[in-house]
Amino acid sequence: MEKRGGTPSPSPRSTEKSGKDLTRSGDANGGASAGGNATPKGDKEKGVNVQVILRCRPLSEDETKGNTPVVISCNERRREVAATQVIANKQIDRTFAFDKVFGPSSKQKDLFEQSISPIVHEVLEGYNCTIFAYGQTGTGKTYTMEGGGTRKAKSGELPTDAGVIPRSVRQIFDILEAQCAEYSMKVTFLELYNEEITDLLAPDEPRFPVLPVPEDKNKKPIALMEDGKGGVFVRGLEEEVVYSAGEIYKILDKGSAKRRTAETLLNKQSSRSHSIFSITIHIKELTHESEEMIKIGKLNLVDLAGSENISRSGARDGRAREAGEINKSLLTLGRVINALVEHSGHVPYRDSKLTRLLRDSLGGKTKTCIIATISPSVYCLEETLSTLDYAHRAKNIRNKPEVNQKMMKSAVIKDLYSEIDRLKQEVFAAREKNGIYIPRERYLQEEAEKKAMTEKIEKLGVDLEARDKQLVELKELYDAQMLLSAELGEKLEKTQERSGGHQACSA
Ligand SMILES: Nc1ncnc2c1ncn2[C@@H]1O[C@H](COP(=O)(O)OP(=O)(O)OP(=O)(O)O)[C@@H](O)[C@H]1O
Repeated sequence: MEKRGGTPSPSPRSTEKSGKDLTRSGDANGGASAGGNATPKGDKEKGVNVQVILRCRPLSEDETKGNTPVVISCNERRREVAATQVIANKQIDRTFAFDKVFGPSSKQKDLFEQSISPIVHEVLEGYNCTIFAYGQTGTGKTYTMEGGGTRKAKSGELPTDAGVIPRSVRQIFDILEAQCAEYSMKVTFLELYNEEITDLLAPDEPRFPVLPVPEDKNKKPIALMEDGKGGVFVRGLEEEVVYSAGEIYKILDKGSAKRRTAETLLNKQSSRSHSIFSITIHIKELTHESEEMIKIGKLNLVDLAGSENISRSGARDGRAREAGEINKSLLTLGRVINALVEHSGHVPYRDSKLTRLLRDSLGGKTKTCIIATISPSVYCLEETLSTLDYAHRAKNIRNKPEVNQKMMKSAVIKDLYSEIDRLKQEVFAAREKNGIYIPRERYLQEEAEKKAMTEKIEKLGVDLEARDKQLVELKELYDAQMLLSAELGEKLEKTQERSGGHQACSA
């Protein structure tokens, strides 16, 4: 939703510097790496920066009719965005540089081909890649990720306004088909709303005509679990095996419709939900010794909720807590970015489910691209400056992308056989009723207890981390005090010696 009326009060950041302020720090990739974090070999150890793309949408019809003043100018060639503010009758321009800048007249096709297509290639090389859209509500995150209108391909062609997701899907299939590759693909689609994860691909619960179930009640929250290897997994998340781009579009439509239904029901709050659509691809490869290996790549496509809460409160001031209540995830994302950029020892990934889910994409082994979206309108200037600051800071995050380890086909088959065995046993137990059975009520109660326990353990983990940090600080303080006291001791000794000498002399 656009914020309207009145000239916005100047943002505190905008008064920090006046005149032309070219913010270009931390461009460690040497500026544009439109190739999605191209990794020079020697840089592998140092890591690569998160790629940040800036997109400014055009004025809407209403804004144009209402002669809304434009305060943003984009220089795509120089990869710069300038925001103009008038403070005390003085014009102040703030200029920000990004890896790529797409102005109001940019086309979906151009954004994809110049910035996203190279990332898709890296997924097919066996990397995990994440693309996420961040920005104020109504600035074009969904338009950029999904596209306007229908995303359905007509006569094999994508509509001109198809966004990053359908274009990526199409490109993945085009490449695999051109290579005559043997592959398998599965997708997951989840929504994160108010710290609860729901599966957008879960089959609907059967409804009874006498007892209609409200739409959102159909969405059962699912648990986020630690995988014991420093990662997380969403327990019971539906994985759909797909064989064509068309199938993925259908799944996307189905999932997005569920998301939208919730939005209709929950109205304003729903714009604060995040969605993650993931595609995992297994590709068969032959080694020189003709051994069959499986290469695995994963693409995460994230549509974040509107960022207006975080920008209004700022991650550090007193209102942060209040905004945290509303949207813990976005607030923590801001803190994680700050901690990574400032290299603070403790990165608060565990403080929200979004950052736990995106942990590997922020400072991990994944290649990450953030698309920051802004509006050109004067009425959004405050939020726009906040997005520009936020996105610019994120440019300094370094990830250490690693190609996923290839698996021998025989090992994959062995894994699949043991999975089939396990499922067979479950089916057999269910059919023969010789497994362990507990009443549904008790099962639900135990699940709830388990969830509470997991959360308690997680909280204890966080407390422990904080205590460890405190301990380190105390130890440092203790060491410093010891050093000081040793120095003072030495000084005292010398003084005593000197005064002893004097006494001897005077005696
Ligand atoms: N680059 C663009 N070109 C043309 N129209 C755009 C562009 N970006 C956004 N729009 C239009 O602006 C409106 C708002 O965009 P969109 O719904 O994608 O915003 P959003 O950031 O996803 O908002 P929310 O946070 O509420 O989900 C839509 O009507 C969309 O079609």
